[in-house]
Amino acid sequence: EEQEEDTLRELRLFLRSVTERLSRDRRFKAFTKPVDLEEVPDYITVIQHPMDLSTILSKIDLHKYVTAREFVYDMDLIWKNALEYNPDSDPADRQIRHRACALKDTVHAIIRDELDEDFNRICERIRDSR
Ligand SMILES: CC(=O)c1csc(NC(=O)C2C[NH2+]C2)n1
Repeated sequence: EEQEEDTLRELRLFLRSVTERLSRDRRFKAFTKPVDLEEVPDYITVIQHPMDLSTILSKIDLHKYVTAREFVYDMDLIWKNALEYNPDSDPADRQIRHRACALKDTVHAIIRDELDEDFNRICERIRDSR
């Protein structure tokens, strides 16, 4: 009902604020847009489920997320994919792995610090009812 739509609207506002904050952070530039599969043809053979911050922003606007848990699942795809695609000891791989770990820690800290537990439980109950 209307109260549910009000709740989901507030969730989208929160998720946009998190995603836009991350997109402005220079450390996360490599994660802002999809990997260009024409420039990096082997990427899709290594990474089955590509994800990036612009895609998450689009999914928010398409009302794809009813809970923060679903949003965090996609955020976790971004840094997990980067760790998997960049396993080597060379400096370039190490730099992007460091940034992937920073993205993981930043997302989880923001959710812990800024997502109200009761609000989250209301979203989870809406999810379960659908
Ligand atoms: C988004 C992502 O994971 C990504 C973008 S470029 C890249 N890796 C490289 O450019 C090379 C360093 N070793 C391969 N990984």
